[in-house]
Amino acid sequence: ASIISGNPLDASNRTFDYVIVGGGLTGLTLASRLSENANTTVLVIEAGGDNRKDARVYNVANSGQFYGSNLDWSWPVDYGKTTNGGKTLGGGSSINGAFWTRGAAAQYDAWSGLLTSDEQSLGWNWDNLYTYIKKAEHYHPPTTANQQLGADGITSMHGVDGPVHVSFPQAMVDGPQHPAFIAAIHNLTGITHCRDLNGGDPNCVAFVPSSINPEDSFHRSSSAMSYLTPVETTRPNWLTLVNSTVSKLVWNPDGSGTVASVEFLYLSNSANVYRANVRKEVIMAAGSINTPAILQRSGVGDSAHLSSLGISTVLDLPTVGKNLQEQMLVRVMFGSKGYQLNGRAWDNLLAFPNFSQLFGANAATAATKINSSLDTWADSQKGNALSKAALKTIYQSQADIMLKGTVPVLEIIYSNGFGAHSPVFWGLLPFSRGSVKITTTNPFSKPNVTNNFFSVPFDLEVQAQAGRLLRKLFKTAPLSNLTTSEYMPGLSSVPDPNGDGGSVDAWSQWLKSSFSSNSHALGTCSMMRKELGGVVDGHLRVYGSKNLRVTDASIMPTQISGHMMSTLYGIAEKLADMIKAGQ
Ligand SMILES: Cc1cc2nc3c(=O)[nH]c(=O)nc-3n(C[C@H](O)[C@H](O)[C@H](O)COP(=O)(O)OP(=O)(O)OC[C@H]3O[C@@H](n4cnc5c(N)ncnc54)[C@H](O)[C@@H]3O)c2cc1C
Repeated sequence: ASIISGNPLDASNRTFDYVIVGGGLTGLTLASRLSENANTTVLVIEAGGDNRKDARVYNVANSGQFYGSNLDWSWPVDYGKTTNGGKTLGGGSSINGAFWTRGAAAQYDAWSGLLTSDEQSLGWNWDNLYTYIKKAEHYHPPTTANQQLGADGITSMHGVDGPVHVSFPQAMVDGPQHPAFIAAIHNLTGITHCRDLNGGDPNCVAFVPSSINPEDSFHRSSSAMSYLTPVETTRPNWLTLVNSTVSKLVWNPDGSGTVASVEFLYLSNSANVYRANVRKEVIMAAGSINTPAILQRSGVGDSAHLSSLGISTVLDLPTVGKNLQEQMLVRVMFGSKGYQLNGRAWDNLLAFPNFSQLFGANAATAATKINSSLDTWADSQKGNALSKAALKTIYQSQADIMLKGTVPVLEIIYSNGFGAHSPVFWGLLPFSRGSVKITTTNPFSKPNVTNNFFSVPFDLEVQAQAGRLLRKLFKTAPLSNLTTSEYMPGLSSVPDPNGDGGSVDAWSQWLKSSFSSNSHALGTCSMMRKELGGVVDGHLRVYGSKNLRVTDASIMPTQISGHMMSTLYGIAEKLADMIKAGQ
């Protein structure tokens, strides 16, 4: 029998050792590892359905089709934008762009520095987390055909016997544009072309693999396909309930900070309320937007906010939902000439310039600006942090990373979409901080999500600088030989009278109306010491609770210079080992 059920009565009034809220990327990873012990019972409650074989999910090339559909949470955010998220088994891993990268080693090491000195030995650093990232991964090196089209890889940078398949597409896009992009960005910024950027130093330009499975006709390897499907009929101790929305956690009335049961509703029917009981622990895995919302509905958050909604405070943690960090995605377009597009897949060519490569001759001035502005920025963003002082400490750690090493501050994805050169890019490390706040106790109403895009104006300056860089890039040989004119933004929108790429002001004006939310939200239940505004400790346990942890992207205290998926698999793998070891 399958361990996936659409019947709420299968879980109602039953008791499980572990109840995991959300069957997305981290939730299914953790459930799969915990249920390896046949004596441990695990319940996963997932709001979305089981769409593993839906073509919008299964075929990565179709992934754009999920936008705005029943598979998309589609949270409205500030500036009239939308943050997307997978509402389906596998969560984001079932609908995302499948780019497989990780951040820079220094960024993970900095997470340890945000914990108490006692917790620094818990291994929230690159060396330790990298072993868990690799544990999740089943890497397939590029084929000869992939290599002929520019793909490369260093197998020792990857895991080779984990559940998540990682490989290059079977039919990569062909043509001279890729080598021309690599050569031109090197000529312009000095960034090097590396064989593989998955080893902790992503400051280069390279082809990156995808979470697709060559043993399954190159279909998507989501957390559902990799951690659940293979054991679906052999783990009677693991129940995954789909189409069921967790409304709140129910606390043991003894005041000990112990969750007794998890309350959920079936489909969109709020008439019947079900409860599943918890023997050991509840682990939140509903993602960066919904985990803080569920915690707030459960009395965990800022007591003033909770009492305004008539919710009694169980754990007064004012930063639940704060510290939200989201990036701005922007596309530019340039006409192409001199090549025919061949191949059926997508471009996997990424560049990760560092601070001096982005700012060029202006780097020293920009660095001075950062160092002299942290105090002002912390003051302006303190409403979305514990305090100005706490945020300034976090900013200092972020600024050190940006300015002292070679950590990338920008991501560019080369693309051939729309019959043109159509790269997208985003500043990786925003200083702006946003928040997630429920506005009602109704579990079906979406929380108020405010990213506060470019409320620290420097975030917009980074984007503007990137726009200027891209404009110059397509005028740099050899890419210039394959480029006609600029379609977007175009010189009428962003003039370039001096031939230096245009002014930061002109770019900023255009960017404000042209960006999208990058759907890389994190930080809303950050893993930090409590004095910095942490919501969970180094064991990912919610401060003040006995048996409540968080494993999803909300615990990441800062952005990383890479896509989030492989890091999140590593986080869930690490937590599984901590729980199994009784930590
Ligand atoms: C459009 C898009 C493109 C992306 N592209 C990439 C990429 O190319 N590479 C990469 O590495 N990363 C990418 N990401 C990021 C990555 O997919 C996410 O960061 C990751 O999935 C987050 O994992 P998570 O476990 O925190 O949450 P999720 O994977 O989002 O899982 C949360 C789960 O909880 C469920 N849930 C939420 N609320 C409730 C509730 N009340 N009751 C029950 N269940 C609930 C959700 O339905 C979902 O299944 C992308 C993300 C998006 C949205």
